[in-house]
Amino acid sequence: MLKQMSGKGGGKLTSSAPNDYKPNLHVVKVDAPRFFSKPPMNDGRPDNVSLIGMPGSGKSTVGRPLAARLGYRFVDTDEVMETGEGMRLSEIMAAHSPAGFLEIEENYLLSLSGPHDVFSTGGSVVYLDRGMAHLKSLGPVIYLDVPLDVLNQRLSDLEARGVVIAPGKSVADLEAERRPLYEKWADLTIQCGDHPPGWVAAEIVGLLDGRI
Ligand SMILES: Nc1ncnc2c1ncn2[C@@H]1O[C@H](COP(=O)(O)OP(=O)(O)OP(=O)(O)O)[C@@H](O)[C@H]1O
Ligand SMILES: O=C(O)C1=C[C@@H](O)[C@@H](O)[C@H](O)C1
Ligand SMILES: [Mg+2]
Repeated sequence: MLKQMSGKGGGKLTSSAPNDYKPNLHVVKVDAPRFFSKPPMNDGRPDNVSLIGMPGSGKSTVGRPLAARLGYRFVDTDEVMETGEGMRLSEIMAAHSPAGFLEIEENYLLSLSGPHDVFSTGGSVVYLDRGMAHLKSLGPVIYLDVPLDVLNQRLSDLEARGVVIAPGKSVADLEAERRPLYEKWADLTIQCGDHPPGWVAAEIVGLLDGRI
């Protein structure tokens, strides 16, 4: 963890080491973005953050600015699955039953480890008990709670998007079915309203700071 150093001395670095001082050099591998890392959250879990919520709630969109603000790596679990399977999500869904898709999704969730990652998950992860228990063991799970009318504006074509939903069901049906699951797994909930992604990211950073 880095602390902002301040003090007298005009910003100059001074050393009391003698001229023949030979520092004991060793290689320290540091990921560049971690220079801006927040301190650990001190609840015993590793430093990762997972975003859960309805499709269209902004997990992928908010995950990027959130990762940038925390100095963490951005990991979209849908992309992890697409890369691993060598197929687009829609192709994976077309090739498997919903249960088969969820089994694949769970295996990818279980492969995540961090540390210092923001995981933007798929909307369907809350059906996966083992996968969710694993995510929770990796750090706080944050539910992006977005009102139904906003979701409806963002989700014009559920089929094209690829969503695990029974035939004939609406976004409202899906939201009613999943809300208790998102609430069950969440450590923190953000009431996103229709706020822009940067606002949501800032809100999350603020709430995480409060847990230190
Ligand atoms: N806070 C926001 N303000 C305005 N538009 C947003 C916001 N968050 C997301 N959007 C828009 O809504 C759409 C869906 O967002 P996004 O893909 O991030 O959702 P998601 O939660 O990752 O969905 P999925 O579960 O399908 O992966 C995108 O077009 C995105 O630009
Ligand atoms: O909410 C859902 O059912 C899904 C959302 C996407 O992120 C993908 O994970 C997948 O297409 C399923
Ligand atoms: Mg997404």
